[in-house]
Amino acid sequence: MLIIGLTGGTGCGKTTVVNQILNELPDAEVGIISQDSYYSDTSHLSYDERKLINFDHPKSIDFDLLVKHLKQLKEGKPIEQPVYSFVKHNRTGDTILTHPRKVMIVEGILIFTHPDIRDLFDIKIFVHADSDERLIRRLKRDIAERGRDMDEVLNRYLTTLKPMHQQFIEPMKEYADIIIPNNKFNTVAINIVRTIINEKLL
Ligand SMILES: Nc1ncnc2c1ncn2[C@@H]1O[C@H](COP(=O)(O)OP(=O)(O)O)[C@@H](O)[C@H]1O
Ligand SMILES: Nc1ccn([C@@H]2O[C@H](COP(=O)(O)O)[C@@H](O)[C@H]2O)c(=O)n1
Repeated sequence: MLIIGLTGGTGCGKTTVVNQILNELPDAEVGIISQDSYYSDTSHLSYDERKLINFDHPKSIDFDLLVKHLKQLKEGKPIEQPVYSFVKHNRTGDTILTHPRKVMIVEGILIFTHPDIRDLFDIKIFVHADSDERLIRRLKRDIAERGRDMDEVLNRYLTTLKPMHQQFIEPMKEYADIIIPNNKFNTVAINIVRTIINEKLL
C-alpha cells in the first residue's frame, strides 16, 4: 500500500486537489481518509461549549484513533471511518466502511504534526495558497456549506485559525516531499501526482 499524506492550511484546496487527483483514477484502487473524521468525540459537551473549541490545535484531533485506523488499513483490514458534522461541531454517530486500497490518501490540516502519522506516509505533500486567498475561500465555503456567518468565520480566523496556522501548519512545509502552489488551479502538479500513483497501480 502507498500512503500519501496531503496537508496545508484551511482553504488551500486540499479536498479539491484530492478530488482532481482521483479524477480518472480507478475508484477501487484509491481511497481517502479525511482528518476531519477524526475530530474528537465531544458528545459530552453542549453545542455552545463545542462552538468554543479550538479546532485548529492538534489537541482537538483523536490521533490515537487515526493511527489505529491507518495501521489497520496497512494490515489489509477495513475500518469504520467516523462521519463529522461541521454544523453540529461533532461526529454524527454514523461511520463509513472504508476498505484498504492500493493507494490511500490522507488529508487534513494537522496530519503532519504527529510524528507517528508522518512516519506512515510514503509521500508527503503540502498544498500552499496565500493566507488572503485561503481566508476568502474559507469565508465563501463556510457560509455556503458549513452553516456559518461572516462574523463566525472572521472571529475564528483571528482568534485561533491564524495563530494556529503559524504555529502548527506552516512549519510542516519542512517535512514535505512536494509543495503544490495552489493560488490558481495547478493542473501540472495534479498530473505529476497522478503519474506517481499510476506507476504504483501498474
Ligand atoms: N485553486 C483554486 N482556485 C480557486 N478556488 C479554489 C481553488 N482550490 C479550491 N478552491 C475553492 O476553495 C474552497 C476551499 O477549497 P477546499 O478544497 O475545500 O480546501 P481545504 O480542503 O484545503 O480546506 C472551495 O470552495 C474550493 O472550490
Ligand atoms: N467543528 C469544526 C471543526 C473544524 N473547523 C475548521 O475546519 C478547518 C479544517 O478543515 P478544512 O477542510 O478547512 O481544512 C479548521 O481550520 C477548523 O477551524 C470548524 O470550523 N468547525
